[in-house]
Amino acid sequence: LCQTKEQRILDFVLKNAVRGDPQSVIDNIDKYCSQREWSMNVGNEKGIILDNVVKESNPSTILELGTYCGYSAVRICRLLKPGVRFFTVEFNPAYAAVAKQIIEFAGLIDKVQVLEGSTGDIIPQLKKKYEVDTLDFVFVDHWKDKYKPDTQLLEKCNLLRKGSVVLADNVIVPGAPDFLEYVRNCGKYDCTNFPSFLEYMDEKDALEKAVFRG
Ligand SMILES: Cn1cnc(CNC(=O)c2cc(-c3ccc(F)cc3)cc(O)c2O)c1
Ligand SMILES: [Mg+2]
Repeated sequence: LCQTKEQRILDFVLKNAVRGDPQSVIDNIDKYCSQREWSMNVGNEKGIILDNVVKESNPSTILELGTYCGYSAVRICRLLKPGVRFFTVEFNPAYAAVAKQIIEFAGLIDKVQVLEGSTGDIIPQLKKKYEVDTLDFVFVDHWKDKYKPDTQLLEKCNLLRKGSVVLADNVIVPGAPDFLEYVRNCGKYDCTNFPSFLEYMDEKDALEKAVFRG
């Protein structure tokens, strides 16, 4: 019955993880995707770097671009204090449906709003429709050619403040060269590169942290 890889991942989590235990959800997605079918979750090596950047930022309002199956949403929200707000944008309805179930199973759905649609439409709605003032933390993990335009859109919509952290996945593989060039040279960000590895593979990848200067 599980026709898509994403449904098979969900099924494996529902069968093998512990309801209400985010770490077991993360561990089981990693187990399935390293042993059975590769998939584009940020994974555990880059995930540990993500954990550390989230912990040091201690954010209250977080935006994620690219939910996929909800792995990084669970990974980030398991570290957050009660009362924080996490918005995650997913264009693909099938991915969004799986992600909602995985986030729910992890017991984190109260913190998370899965917004279905395109980032270009949703980002301009965050202030008025979703009552966001500014974003403390943005995890960028969607289509790689959207990283730069969507970062510029966040600026244009006044969603970034001094110290807002923009953390981008895959800046080596598949790569986001125009985004890297922009954040490193436009003068508005303090950038740090975190070398790591592509999820479930031995290939080199990296995260880029860009802190908005305000
Ligand atoms: C269809 N789609 C919906 N959302 C997205 C955005 N994500 C990616 O494209 C993405 C791709 C890869 C990747 C793919 C093939 C390969 F050979 C090496 C790396 C890894 C990631 O971590 C990603 O986030 C794509
Ligand atoms: Mg990624």
